[in-house]
Amino acid sequence: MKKTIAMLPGDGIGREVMNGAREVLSVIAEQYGHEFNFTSGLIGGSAIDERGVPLPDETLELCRNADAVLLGAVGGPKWENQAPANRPERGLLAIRKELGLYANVRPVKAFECLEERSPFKKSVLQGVDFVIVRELTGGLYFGKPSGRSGSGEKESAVDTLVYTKEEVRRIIKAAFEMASGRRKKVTSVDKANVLESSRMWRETAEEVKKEYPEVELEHMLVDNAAMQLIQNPARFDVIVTENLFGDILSDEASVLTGSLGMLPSSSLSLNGLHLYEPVHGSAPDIAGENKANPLAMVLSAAMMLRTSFGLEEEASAVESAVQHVLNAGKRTGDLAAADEQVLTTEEMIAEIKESLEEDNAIIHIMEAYA
Ligand SMILES: NC(=O)C1=CN([C@@H]2O[C@H](COP(=O)(O)OP(=O)(O)OC[C@H]3O[C@@H](n4cnc5c(N)ncnc54)[C@H](O)[C@@H]3O)[C@@H](O)[C@H]2O)C=CC1
Ligand SMILES: CC(C)CC(=O)C(=O)O
Ligand SMILES: [Mg+2]
Repeated sequence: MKKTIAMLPGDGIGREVMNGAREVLSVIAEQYGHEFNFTSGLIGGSAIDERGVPLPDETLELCRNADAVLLGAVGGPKWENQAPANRPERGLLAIRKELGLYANVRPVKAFECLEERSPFKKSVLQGVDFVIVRELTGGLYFGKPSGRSGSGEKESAVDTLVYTKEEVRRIIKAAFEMASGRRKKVTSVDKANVLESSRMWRETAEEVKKEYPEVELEHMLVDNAAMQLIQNPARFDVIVTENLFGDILSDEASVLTGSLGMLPSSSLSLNGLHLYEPVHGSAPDIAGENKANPLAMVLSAAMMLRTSFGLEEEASAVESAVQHVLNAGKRTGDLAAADEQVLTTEEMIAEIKESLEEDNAIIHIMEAYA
């Protein structure tokens, strides 16, 4: 299979973990006889430095000419004082909007071998396997008006949470579709006791539910959801929610897996061009130190292989390699216990590649004797 993959490393650890994903994908291409053409574009702070804007037109063009997009992370203290319209994060919001990436799918699965690394009891982590479907191109991150006016104590600032019914319906439909292929339960998270937009969200969820009689729908207020996520996380199957709520709840949920460095995601459009990105940010506190956990990025690349290219076997091979390496006790600093050896980002990637190569050798031996 011949595919073009646009890589947007971004800033901070985004660059380090992207290098790792590229190496892993190169091994997959070689083993399975695919041709992956990697193109590279600027986004975020590095784009501001080189082109003066967080999302240059040429980056968008590069993405539109690709079969899928991989993104690292954007942002960092260097660009904290940029004008709001020219912050690195604006580049990320803009690419989501421009490519129509309305559904951000964030799977949360607790690896048994990492249970010790989570602050939760084993009993709480048992059976944790849910997906957060976060609306990604509307809500509080995009509503207008947004800005500041006035001065002194009279200065005011405004952000707007606005949705059209159409935007709400398509994300809720995406959640029901996902739940249909899973445990058939959607938890729609809102703040309908206070927000008008949430009341419309809730009504729309009820309307969509009628098309999916086999799927259970429950509504949960976001403050309760934040609590239930850590009290009884195994109760969830598919959570669907507004942009900001989903952003916050998914970082919270990452703690169940042991580290924010473990959570991958796919950002899906309706036109078939999807983007894959780890849930974490650019982690300025460890950037440039070869310390970042690259697994969220590697698992995002696996999601790309499955969702964009239909390469189930290849995606599973990457996921099995991650599982194998973790089972063997290999850990970057975010996952290692005090007495465990700490691997660098590059060493972790080398372990994943080695595991893929070993697996491949075993498959060849089995084929030879079949
Ligand atoms: N998708 C994106 O590009 C995102 C960008 N950001 C940006 O990133 C910058 C830093 O934001 P923070 O609030 O610090 O969030 P962050 O997600 O970058 O880091 C939070 C904490 O988790 C740790 N961490 C994150 N990913 C890790 C990994 N792969 N391996 C090991 N440890 C990891 C960091 O070291 C830090 O202690 C900000 O400029 C923010 O706007 C934040 C979230 C998402
Ligand atoms: C950096 C923000 C724009 C978004 C964020 O935190 C995220 O998408 O997880
Ligand atoms: Mg976030």
